[in-house]
Amino acid sequence: MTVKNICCIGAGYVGGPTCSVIANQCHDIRVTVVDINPERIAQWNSDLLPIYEPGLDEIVFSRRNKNLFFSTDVETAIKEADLIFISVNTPTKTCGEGKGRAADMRYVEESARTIATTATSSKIVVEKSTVPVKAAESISKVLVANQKDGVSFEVLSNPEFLAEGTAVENLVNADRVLIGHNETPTGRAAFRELRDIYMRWIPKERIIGMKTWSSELSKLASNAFLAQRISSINSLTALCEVTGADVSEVAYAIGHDRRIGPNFLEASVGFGGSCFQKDILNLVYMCERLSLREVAAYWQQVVDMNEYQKERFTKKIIETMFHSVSDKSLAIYGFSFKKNTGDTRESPSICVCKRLLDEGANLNIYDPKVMDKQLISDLNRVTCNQEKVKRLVKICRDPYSAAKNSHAIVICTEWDEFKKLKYEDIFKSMKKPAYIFDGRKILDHDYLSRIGYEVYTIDTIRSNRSKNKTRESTEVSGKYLAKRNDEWYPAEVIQKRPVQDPNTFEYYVHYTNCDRRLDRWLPQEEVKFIPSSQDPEEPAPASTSTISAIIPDISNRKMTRTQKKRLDEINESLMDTETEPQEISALEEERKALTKVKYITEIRIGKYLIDTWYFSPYPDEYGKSAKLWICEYCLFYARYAVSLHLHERECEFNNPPGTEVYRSGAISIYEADGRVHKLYCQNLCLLAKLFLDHKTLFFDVEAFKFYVLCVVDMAGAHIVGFFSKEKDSPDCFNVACLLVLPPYQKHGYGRLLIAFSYELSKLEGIVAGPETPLSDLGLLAYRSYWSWVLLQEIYSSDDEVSITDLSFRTSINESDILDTLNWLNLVKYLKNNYCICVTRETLLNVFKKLKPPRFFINTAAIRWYPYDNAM
Ligand SMILES: NC(=O)c1ccc[n+]([C@@H]2O[C@H](COP(=O)([O-])OP(=O)(O)OC[C@H]3O[C@@H](n4cnc5c(N)ncnc54)[C@H](O)[C@@H]3O)[C@@H](O)[C@H]2O)c1
Ligand SMILES: O=c1ccn([C@@H]2O[C@H](COP(=O)(O)OP(=O)(O)O[C@H]3O[C@H](CO)[C@@H](O)[C@H](O)[C@H]3O)[C@@H](O)[C@H]2O)c(=O)[nH]1
Repeated sequence: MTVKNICCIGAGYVGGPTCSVIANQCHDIRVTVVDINPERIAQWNSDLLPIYEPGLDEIVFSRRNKNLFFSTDVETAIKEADLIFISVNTPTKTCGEGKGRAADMRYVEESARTIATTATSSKIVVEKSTVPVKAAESISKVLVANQKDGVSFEVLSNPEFLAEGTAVENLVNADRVLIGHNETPTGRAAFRELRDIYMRWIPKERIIGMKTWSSELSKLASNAFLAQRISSINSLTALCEVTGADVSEVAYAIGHDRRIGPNFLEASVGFGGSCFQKDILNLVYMCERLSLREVAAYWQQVVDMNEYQKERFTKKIIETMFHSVSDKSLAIYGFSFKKNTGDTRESPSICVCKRLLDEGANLNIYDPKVMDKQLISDLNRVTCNQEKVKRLVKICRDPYSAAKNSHAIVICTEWDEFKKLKYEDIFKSMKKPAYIFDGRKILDHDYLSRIGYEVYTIDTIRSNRSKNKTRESTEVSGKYLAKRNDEWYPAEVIQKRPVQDPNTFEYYVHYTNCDRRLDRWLPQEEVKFIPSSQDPEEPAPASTSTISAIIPDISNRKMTRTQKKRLDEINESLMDTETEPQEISALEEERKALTKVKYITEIRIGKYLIDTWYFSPYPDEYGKSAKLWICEYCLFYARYAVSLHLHERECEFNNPPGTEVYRSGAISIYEADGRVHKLYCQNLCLLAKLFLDHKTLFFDVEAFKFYVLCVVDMAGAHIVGFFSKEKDSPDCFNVACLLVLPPYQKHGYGRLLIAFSYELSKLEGIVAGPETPLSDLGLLAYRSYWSWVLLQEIYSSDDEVSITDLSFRTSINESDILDTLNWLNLVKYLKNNYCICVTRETLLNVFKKLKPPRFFINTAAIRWYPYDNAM
């Protein structure tokens, strides 16, 4: 048989260009490209082709409707063909077995089925899609099982190696063409048929015949090797940044070793495209299925490094712009995954934009080839928030309008036109300081620095200030003013550290007389040294009032050290105070010195990115990390997103460990035992400390139980807050420490936890209360709970009710009851006795003023039994 008629199933980035080139090289062969997507076929038949590839338009326009056809009539094309390419998509599976890693073979299988049921004559079926090893065997099975009498099929593997943006050149001038075939006479004959087609323009020695499985694996391996080079060089950018080496010089040097070669060594924000990640994950999955764990882990690292690189770049943008891009405008240059294509699949730009949008940045995006519709749908998909995308994203028609009035330019794609822009003009139109983050290292950074830009590349930082200006000296001792909310406040500088280059520092400041939760790292320009002759209190009268609007001024209040220590153990409110106790012991001073600097400034837990309030003694390098990634279920912590992603794959929890002791609707409470679930409870204490100033329990958790409140959805039980409780409390304390995580504060969860603690006391048959003394705000939370419960009890009693009765019914201890009723002005001291003196009308009036709880404990849903100490 001589092939005269070719059908290609799939008119995508591979099917379209490949068949156009075949038609252009073989005018005597009729080539029909079919697709189930009529819109795509209509585009192939129009003046505006569905994909942009240099040189492709000319070929398509010259051969279309001569020997090149695009059609939706799949069945006719199959019937007429001698040889059929399967060029359909093989994306990563999104559900079921192998989800997130294995290739989804449903389109290939569907194509094979259609071929088998439609074909009325024998065909050569060529697997062009990238597939797992031994896919040809599965295709053969489907074909044989469904074939008609007298019809036979021979399956070949002919993977495609074109890269987008250079597809035509790669196809016309291919380095090699692989043809995998069966070692049978019919297999060899089919191989020769396909080879003869390629031989029309590819030299014979570049057409390589091999076993089918080798051909299939070679495709996956090629992509894995290419991606591995990029991840390898990208891994060095982080090292260059710290050491001052230049990654381009390193790449140049190693590329000159002929054994290594110069290609695919361009450091970048990360690789993208529809193939690399998908094919490596496919390889990893195959290895895992074959129990080759070490091999799987080796290749997985290539993908993980890529994730790390994208995250590192974005984080650097945020950190450099004073740790906040919220409400700032950033011009994003490039949205496609590489230059010369409009394809956005797995584009690193998508990740960068998503992360910046999460932080509330306004994005002005410009890409010369990406369609608006595509860009918006990509961002809608990753953010799952169309309203946010609509509000924060603007698509620009040129790079100049994108940069106008923006704070920064972020280069995500290496389009040549970005190298030729008038950066002096752009600089004038931007807000100052004007930043450029070059994620592709394509610009002249010295030139940009001379213009005045603050330039950050993937491996270095160049600050124009370090070159052009004399640095103001900022000493670590002495008096300072530090910025907050655009105003200057008296402050103490506690520590400084270099950022990006060894000459640029940021400063950890404590605002005088303010809560330490406000302590933070500031860039140099936001910290001013005050000569000793000048009183730092003087220039900031306005600022003091601003601060007191946020933090109540309680500087006159006196507290004992023990009071102070307990103060934050009950934490339900956003506010807290820092009043210096009269006498602070040496030990306390030492502890303070050790915990003065809050290194961890934010945590990512579940869907929340939370600013932390206080130092927490996370061990080793974790404690010094600016950000921690925390598993919301087991509270495992990591310094990098990739580490958490890896962990999440393995983590067996989707709720806290321990027993679910309460479940009502979406509210759930788990009991974790400090002895049995020691690591979890320790992690919980470390997490809590980030929001509590004086918490001291971290590691000796055995004597406590922890009640973790969660909100449950399809994904799992998400931690909201917790309280700890001594297993055996001689003082009848039913809460030792209570915390509601900041995103959930002010929603009534604190009161719910308090209510639950009393329900437990009722089951224990004791009257109890929280460890005392309480903080002002802890007291407020408790008072609001106590008032509500007590008034309800009094109001619903027909007869006289005594404080002892109330205590018995509510498990609230008598002194807390007395204190609350006193506070409500409902108690009188008559004849050596306290009496509740109130009419029903007064009671009703007081009741009306109280805020009702948002949640109630459904006692029928409690599954808890008192702890037996003997056990
Ligand atoms: N994009 C590249 O640069 C590239 C390079 C080499 C190899 N590959 C591999 O080639 C394959 C195709 O990739 P692509 O980028 O062209 O994908 P694509 O998504 O651009 O195109 C695939 C096309 O197949 C069509 N299709 C799916 N099922 C069909 C069916 N049953 N009948 C008819 N049409 C059907 C889809 O509608 C789509 O238009 C993948 O396996 C990919 O890994 C891609
Ligand atoms: O030194 C480099 C080279 C590439 N990239 C990035 O890597 C990604 C992939 O680039 P490239 O390989 O050029 O594009 P693809 O079109 O994805 O092509 C790859 O994937 C195809 C699909 O399997 C294969 O056919 C090709 O041979 C293989 O190069 C892009 O984001 C590039 O910007 C770098 O960051 N640094």
